[in-house]
Amino acid sequence: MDNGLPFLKMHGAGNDFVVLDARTDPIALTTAQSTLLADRRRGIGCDQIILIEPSASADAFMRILNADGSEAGACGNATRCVAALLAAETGARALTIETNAGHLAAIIKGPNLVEIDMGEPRLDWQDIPLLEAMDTLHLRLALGPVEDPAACSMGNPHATFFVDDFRHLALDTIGPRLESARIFPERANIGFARIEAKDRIRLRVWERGAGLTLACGSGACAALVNANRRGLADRRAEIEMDGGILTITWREDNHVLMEGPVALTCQGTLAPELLPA
Ligand SMILES: N[C@@H](CCC[C@H](N)C(=O)O)C(=O)O
Repeated sequence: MDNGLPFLKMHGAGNDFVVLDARTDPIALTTAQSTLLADRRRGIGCDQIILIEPSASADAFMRILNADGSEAGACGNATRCVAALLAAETGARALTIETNAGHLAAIIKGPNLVEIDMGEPRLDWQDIPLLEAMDTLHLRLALGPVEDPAACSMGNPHATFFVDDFRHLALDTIGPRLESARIFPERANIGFARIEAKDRIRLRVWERGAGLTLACGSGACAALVNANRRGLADRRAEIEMDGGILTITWREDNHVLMEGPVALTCQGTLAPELLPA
């Protein structure tokens, strides 16, 4: 087992990742390999698999694969984890991570505390994307007790429903149906947000390709942006999720900053059955 492929297990506020270093030797995972790695009984188990790849224009490129094997453009919690890893290698306090959604600046704010500039939210229906022209502040979408979400892209598609109460929400049932609603041609991450105060939002997220997670960094950014657009929140708020709290700031220059924790859980090598072919 000693010569197996090394992996790290990390999480950001409970959103957990298998992290593979593909900077020296490329790693190409099939959908079957990704889903096996992410399987919590037969594999290691995670919400996302993160491949750290070389970048010509940043400290590294980060590839994001959901537990179902689909590729995503953004993952806020994993970006903090990768920034912390890279910073630990060099001692840098500021670095840049390239993703499919662009270059993201990271600052190490303290032990296991990282801030990421998640870039500018995109608010046009084509950028989310939606199926057809629509006001992204009020989507024509309802299911059971939830209705009228707002949408934006944080490099990946998000819709946020504003709710009064979580107790009667069967997220396992409505989550997958909303994720794959016809209105979202590339599916979407679905947030359920309860406004506690102008600077505090309670959020649960059904993630595209991963299901209900303990936290979603890009979902927290989307919730703050959508809540502010609706006049429900200030431009800075604490977003409390099942696994922890992220502080989100939508700066006046339109950039969204996300600050939150990172943790290394364990490291090891993959058994041959889990190795890429
Ligand atoms: N957990 C992530 C988001 C991961 C990708 C998402 N499921 C998608 O498919 O867009 C986060 O912290 O942002």
